[in-house]
Amino acid sequence: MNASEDSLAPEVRSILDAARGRHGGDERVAVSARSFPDAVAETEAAGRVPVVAEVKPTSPTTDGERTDDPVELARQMVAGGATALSVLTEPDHFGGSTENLERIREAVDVPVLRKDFVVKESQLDAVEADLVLLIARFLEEDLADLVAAARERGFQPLVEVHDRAELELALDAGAEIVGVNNRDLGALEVDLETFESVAPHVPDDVTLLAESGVKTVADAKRMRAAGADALLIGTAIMDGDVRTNTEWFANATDADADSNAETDAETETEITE
Ligand SMILES: O=C(O)c1ccccc1NCC(=O)[C@H](O)[C@H](O)COP(=O)(O)O
Repeated sequence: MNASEDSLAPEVRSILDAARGRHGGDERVAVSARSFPDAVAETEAAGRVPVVAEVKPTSPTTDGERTDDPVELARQMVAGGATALSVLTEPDHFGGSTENLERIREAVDVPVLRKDFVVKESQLDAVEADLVLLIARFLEEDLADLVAAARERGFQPLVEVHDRAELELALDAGAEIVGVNNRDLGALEVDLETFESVAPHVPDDVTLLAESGVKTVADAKRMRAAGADALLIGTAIMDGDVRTNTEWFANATDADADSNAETDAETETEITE
């Protein structure tokens, strides 16, 4: 265990230990990926907010588990205007599976992110996806090799960072899509200021996501004002009617706040139908 792992929350250490024991696929995958930057640009051109809606049955910080058919949830998210989907494939702590991802990717036509804790190259071969998450904090010196290995298979790597040092690691590794995670994997606390402090240092040609902790339309607008090209939202979409919740966030434009006085009140309300 390195010094950075020493400070991880026990839940995250357990996630990482499980990931290290997990096998990869038997055969190398070759993906023909749906372009995430193109999907983001199309959503922007349509005057909506690019939302990556997450199919997240449960998590270490969520009470209970959502057991509805993940394919139906995914279809509802797309109907609500999701630009892309994030699908948890981690089975032990998030209730995900590679089968869920396969079924969802067949059922929708938007880009699909595989959300998991990939720690070795063979794990990239577990299932096809359009994007794959690589977490800088867990990979450190292996990050550049995994970014390259992901691209060789056709994936678009999304490199997740939490501070400026990790951002430098990501950029040095050649990341073109970066997510700033507002959730601190040490304390499991969420602070939107994390994104605000890192975003100004991200080059313009990088597609930048704000991840975690977006609970309200006001939070969504705050992350957009700080420079987020897209918002990755799990809990606040999974809590209730996923189609309506996705619509709220996809329509969280500045224009709607300026033109509709009622919206200001709604922005203060957490989405917990
Ligand atoms: O969500 C958790 O409880 C969690 C705990 C430990 C490590 C990772 C965790 N989440 C992974 C994620 O990246 C989030 O699911 C994703 O960013 C969406 O976050 P949110 O909108 O806050 O559900």
